[in-house]
Amino acid sequence: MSDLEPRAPFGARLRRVMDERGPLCVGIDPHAALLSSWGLADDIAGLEAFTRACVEALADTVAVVKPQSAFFERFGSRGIAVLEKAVAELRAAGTLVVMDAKRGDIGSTMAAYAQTFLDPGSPLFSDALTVSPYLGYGSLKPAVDLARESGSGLFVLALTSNPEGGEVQHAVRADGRDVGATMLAHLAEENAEDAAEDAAEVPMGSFGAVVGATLGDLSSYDLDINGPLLAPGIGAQGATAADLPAVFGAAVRNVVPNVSRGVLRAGPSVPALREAAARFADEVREAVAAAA
Ligand SMILES: O=c1ccn([C@@H]2O[C@H](COP(=O)(O)O)[C@@H](O)[C@H]2O)c(=O)[nH]1
Repeated sequence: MSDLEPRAPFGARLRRVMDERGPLCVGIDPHAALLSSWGLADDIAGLEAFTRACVEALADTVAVVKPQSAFFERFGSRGIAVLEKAVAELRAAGTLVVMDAKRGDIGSTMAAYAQTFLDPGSPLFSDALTVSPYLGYGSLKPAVDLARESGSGLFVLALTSNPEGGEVQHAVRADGRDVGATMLAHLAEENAEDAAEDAAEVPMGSFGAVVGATLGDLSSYDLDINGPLLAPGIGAQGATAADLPAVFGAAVRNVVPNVSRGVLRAGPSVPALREAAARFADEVREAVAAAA
């Protein structure tokens, strides 16, 4: 691993930027259908133009940007190069980048995924990474360790926004807890460990959960993990900003709501993208303030 520069932990940096810019996260998801509706070809030039417009519109506007790695990977190495450039430009503008790559594997391979996204020397170094705990939460340990070392964060899939997720996430374990609740409990432990070391430095932990905004009342879950809750599902998947207080209750203060297609459909005009992001950001701010 490369030399690590000391920097504030992800959770602290996220809390600050959420307070300054509001908590909205906008996704960069270059779907073929979006490229087409923007008048772009579904090729590397189209991907480049799409990504450039998104970076220009979002870099100094929203708190967090979440590139969806799959839409870049489908173009091979040239698509990855577009993603690398976008990540570097967004981070240089002070926007936090959550790489949505949903990695998960046995520990030894997980260590390589962690190096790809959480090592400051990597071209894809991001502020945080989405990870899948389907091989067992313990298999994520190399990513947890490197995130701590490099001041990065993780978002672990706990209760996803899609209707199929319940088959796995609501499965009940021998101790009576379901899988989603178990992931939330693991994350609460990680954040408590960091807070015990330095409470002043850690206003919010760096180990977050993915919890869909589409899921309705989640009061049966303990969402108080002292970490961020990345909440996809607003816009194209049917949830709205106004739903957030009812879904997340008191934990709404730590929610980072994500909108991808809901904003991207406003393109290709950069001002129109900015306006769409600002509209969602206002709606989210109002909903969170009303719940306080
Ligand atoms: O539970 C999850 C986890 C991740 N996602 C991702 O978020 C965006 C949502 O895009 P929209 O266009 O706003 O629907 C996308 O990248 C998903 O892969 C999710 O939707 N649900």
